[in-house]
Amino acid sequence: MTRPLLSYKNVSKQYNQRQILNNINLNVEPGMVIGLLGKNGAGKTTLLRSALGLITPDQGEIQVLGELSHQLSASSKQKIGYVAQQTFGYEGFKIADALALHRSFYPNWDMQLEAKWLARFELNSKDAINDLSIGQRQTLALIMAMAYRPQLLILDEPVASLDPIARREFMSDLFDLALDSGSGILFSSHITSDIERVASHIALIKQGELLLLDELDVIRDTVRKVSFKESTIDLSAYTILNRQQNCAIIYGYTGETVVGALAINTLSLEQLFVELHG
Ligand SMILES: Nc1ncnc2c1ncn2[C@@H]1O[C@H](COP(=O)(O)OP(=O)(O)OP(=O)(O)O)[C@@H](O)[C@H]1O
Repeated sequence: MTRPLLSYKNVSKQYNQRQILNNINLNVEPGMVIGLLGKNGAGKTTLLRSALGLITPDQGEIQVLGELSHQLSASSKQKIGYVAQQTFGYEGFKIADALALHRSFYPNWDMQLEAKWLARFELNSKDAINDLSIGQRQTLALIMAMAYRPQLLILDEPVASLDPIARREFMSDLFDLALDSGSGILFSSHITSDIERVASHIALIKQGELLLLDELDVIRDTVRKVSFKESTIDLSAYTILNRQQNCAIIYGYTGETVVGALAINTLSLEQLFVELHG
């Protein structure tokens, strides 16, 4: 078995006696693209930042490339790419100077990839960072995180400010990167169509708990909304993700008849998200 690139084991975190992460177990293996989905305040950023050692969990352990997340060596840091939710620094720099400085930290920097992406996203290296739009800054942050082909890429809502074409292109690059170089990617996004397009796996987080973690195809195939009249319906064969008076969201359905069900419906990722927060 390959060693996970990132591994959360029983990770919990509280802020002001409030549980923000609750016993999270999650592995990112080479080739995985995990889309992290959750409402505002669900704990996504806390989860992602703790992988980089920027937040220390109260309980549990996080291993990154075989090291503890709060004791990462310089060589491991060079193999991790991270794009934060907030815009990055380099104010007062021109794009070319910012890239030159950034590049100096990464011996594996791929100049051709940098040039290709600058051209594709129409960024002029002579332009000042201060004059860039939010989307252009985000594009540059993604180039800075991806041009050294990191083994592990952690992205916190990386494409929220990009236009649909740039989003699509970056998302497909993400996928290619993971497949070509055996990297693993953990990214949060509120854009379910993007997640559906590129993720191999979905991690759904609700109030700090990992409600669902599986391959996207398995989720598509086995998660269903079951409508019923009698609340005595037997759904014990399934994991119940949410249950209300006349319906339930079940996980583990394999096409059989469910006695007492009025309807058994498939759900898009967006519908599932809405149902789980209903
Ligand atoms: N340093 C902190 N001190 C106190 N509370 C915090 C701190 N950081 C985060 N929180 C709280 O933890 C919860 C989770 O925050 P987090 O940023 O992880 O959510 P998120 O899922 O990334 O949300 P969003 O989608 O809005 O970015 C929020 O209620 C937030 O207020």
